[in-house]
Amino acid sequence: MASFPLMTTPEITGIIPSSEGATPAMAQWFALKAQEPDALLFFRMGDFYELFFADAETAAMALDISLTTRGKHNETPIPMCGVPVAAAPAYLARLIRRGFRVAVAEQTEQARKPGEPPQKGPLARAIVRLVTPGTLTEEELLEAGRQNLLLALATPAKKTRGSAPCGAAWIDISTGSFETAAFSQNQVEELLARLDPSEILADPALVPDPFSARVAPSITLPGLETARSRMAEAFDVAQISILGDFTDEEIRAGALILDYVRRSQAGTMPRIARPLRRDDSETLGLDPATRASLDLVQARDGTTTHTLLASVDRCASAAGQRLLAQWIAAPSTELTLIQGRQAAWRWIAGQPGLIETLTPLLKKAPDLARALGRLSTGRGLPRDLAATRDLLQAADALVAVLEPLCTESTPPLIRSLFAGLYGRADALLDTLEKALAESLPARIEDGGTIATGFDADLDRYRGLRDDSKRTLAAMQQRYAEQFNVATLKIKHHAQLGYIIETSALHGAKLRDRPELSFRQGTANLVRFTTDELLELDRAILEAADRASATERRLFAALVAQTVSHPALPELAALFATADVLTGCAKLAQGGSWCSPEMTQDQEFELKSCRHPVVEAALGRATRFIPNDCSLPPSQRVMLLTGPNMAGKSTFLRQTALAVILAQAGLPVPAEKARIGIVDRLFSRVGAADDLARGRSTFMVEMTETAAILRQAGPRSLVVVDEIGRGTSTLDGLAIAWATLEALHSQLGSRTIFATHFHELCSLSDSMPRLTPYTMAVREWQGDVVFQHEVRKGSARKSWGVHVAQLAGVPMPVVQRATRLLAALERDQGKSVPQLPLFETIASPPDEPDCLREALEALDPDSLSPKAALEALYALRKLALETKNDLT
Ligand SMILES: Nc1ncnc2c1ncn2[C@@H]1O[C@H](COP(=O)(O)OP(=O)(O)OP(=O)(O)O)[C@@H](O)[C@H]1O
Repeated sequence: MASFPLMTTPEITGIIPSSEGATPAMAQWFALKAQEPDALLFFRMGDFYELFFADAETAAMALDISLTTRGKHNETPIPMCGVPVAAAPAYLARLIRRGFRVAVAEQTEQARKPGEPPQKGPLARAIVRLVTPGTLTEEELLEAGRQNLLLALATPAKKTRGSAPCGAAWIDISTGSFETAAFSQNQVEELLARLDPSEILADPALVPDPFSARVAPSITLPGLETARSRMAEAFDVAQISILGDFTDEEIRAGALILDYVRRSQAGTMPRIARPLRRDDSETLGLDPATRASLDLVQARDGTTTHTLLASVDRCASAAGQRLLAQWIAAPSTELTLIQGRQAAWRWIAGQPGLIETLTPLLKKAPDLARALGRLSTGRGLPRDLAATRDLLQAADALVAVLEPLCTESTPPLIRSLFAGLYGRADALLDTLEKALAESLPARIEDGGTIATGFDADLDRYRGLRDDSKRTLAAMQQRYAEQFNVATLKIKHHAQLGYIIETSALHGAKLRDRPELSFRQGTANLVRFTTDELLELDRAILEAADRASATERRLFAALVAQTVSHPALPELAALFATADVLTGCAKLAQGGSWCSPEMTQDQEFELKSCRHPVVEAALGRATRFIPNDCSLPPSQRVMLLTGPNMAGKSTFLRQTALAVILAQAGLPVPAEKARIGIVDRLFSRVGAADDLARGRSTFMVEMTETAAILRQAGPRSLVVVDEIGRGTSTLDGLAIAWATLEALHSQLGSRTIFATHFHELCSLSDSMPRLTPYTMAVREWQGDVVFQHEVRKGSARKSWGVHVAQLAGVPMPVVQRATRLLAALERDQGKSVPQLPLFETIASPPDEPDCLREALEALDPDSLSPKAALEALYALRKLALETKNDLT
């Protein structure tokens, strides 16, 4: 599911009156609504889900459908709206995306058949499902390439001093993965930013602002003892400690998730993998501000096109994309894990023709994890069993490709892929191949899922049913001849079953025939039956009923066999891994992406590194200029100056992105790289305010600077842009200076510090590990050409006025600023320059006219060489801007 817009949790607005005086049908509605008061109740009525009272008013508004009334409650019309059952998934998706929860109430009792005693009161209904953002399994409601997490947070029952220990548990119910972590309360935002859950079960006071709209209402954390027994019971172990060393808070958060999932699936517990404990010390630390500044899997505006993920994604399947997103969101600090991934994709890239063989195979492989998710929640379709069969066949094909290539020297990850895929579910594959028909219906109710020859009983009932149909056709022909009515037909009628139908004209002639019993007549038609037809009708119905019941029974058995097969979740995961690794090999194939050398020391060397997202955005027309970045322990602080627009932010970000890619085990867009593992990465690039939390741009900047200074260490990488920009020049310079000193002399982090305070460059005399760098520019006739190249040295000026001109600031203001700047520089900012005021700001003259006048005023005979050049330059500019050929 796409991330939800940041808004307050939507409320069901309107009035729900007391249930007193309700009709029996409405009393049923009130009873069900009381079970899930925070959800919109989809109340099944025939082919529609209907909503009443406040639910109807809220849903009609949210879905933009018409609001009407149905019946009265205590003399007042009942507001009502409805959606057709067939179109419900689309409406559900819209409501869920807007943050609503929906309780679906179905009829749990069959309507009486004709001839049966009449129904007493309304048909029984029950809530069969609570649809919430974090508990989706339906294909239509999920985004194929993105995980959909439900996350629970727990803190100790008793208040503790300082930052409380927290436990988190999260689950992707669509694939059954279940993980937990222990951390301290002040890391909640970091964890939420990393996992980006669709729904959160927690005390709202624990959840910081950007995520508060995702908190589910009315949540109660279970007590520790209850939580322990629920977890143990769910995973079928005597004690939960058998599965891992979980903290009390992790256990309570885990049990809360299980309770909520059970509630949302109306008591049926889907297949959930055993909980896996995540140790945060094995993950590269990325705080929320760093993630926000780097557009890793989602850009700041919520889109996904210009992100790191999109720029490196060469996956062939949605399952691969989900795994790649997880690798990027949580890069590792474990050298062996990183090197294991690198070795695996390098091996694939090095086998001639392997990428080309694997890609179509991976592309065709179905999304088994999601199919299993649906099957285990009872929403499986025939095609989900087919997906299982197809993936098992694809696993055999993958094994056949890898087998001849795997040797002792093959990287362990590839060998574990091979071993994990080899013959793991042969018996199930055999069963599914025999059981499933060649062409499958959309739903099991439609019949035809099970192949002929799989089950003798099913074949017999189908034979009876189909034979009877042939018998019917022969009977129709015989009756047409016997009664001498060529147009006589035997048809199926919803209430009457099989009947003989003739026109009213012929019917009148047949009325007295003793073999025929009259059933129904209209102005145009007459319907009869015979004893023989009644008998056949019963036999057909019975055979069809039996065939359908047998098929459902067989389907359920196949589903149970599939869901309980222990190897399938792992097979799904291995396919996703194979896909990501093959994608990496593809990326590295062209030679412009490298496999970085990873070390345990504090080296840092990038050769000809690029920003993958900016490079992709520039397209083929403009070449991206690669840059080196060297931060060895002896020179680990880079002080970067240079004009605006010269490429400083791009350079800072590309360095941070290279670390993320490298530690995710992925290729890096550089010629060569050597990176000593980074434990925490801090990136502060691009101004941001946080008006929602009442913090100004400067306040945000200082809070983030404080976070860096408190958390960064010698193994961290810090890339910061323009610290101290949002206050007075002298305050800003002082803050930047002190921060730089702390990073250089106390914390010892590898640092790139970009600034417009050129004064800081002189600090290289007193800070031995600091080297000034600058963005190269070429000056020509007072103009500047950005070369996007990082060089040793320091900038002389910032060219801010020039960039203002490029941005379209009116010419008189630019000219005025140029003169003020010159005066300020002369005076070193000691006093306000006394220049005559420029009066034409209100109606700035058209620039080409300005230039033209200036040119006309020139006397060509008395031009000095410099003035002649200036005139030429002005001419060129004029020609460009008026698109005239003035030569
Ligand atoms: N290495 C590069 N090669 C080619 N184009 C680049 C490169 N770096 C940056 N650019 C181009 O220059 C534009 C400006 O870059 P960037 O935002 O990094 O500049 P900046 O120096 O940080 O500017 P400011 O100080 O105003 O924020 C980018 O959007 C991109 O189009």
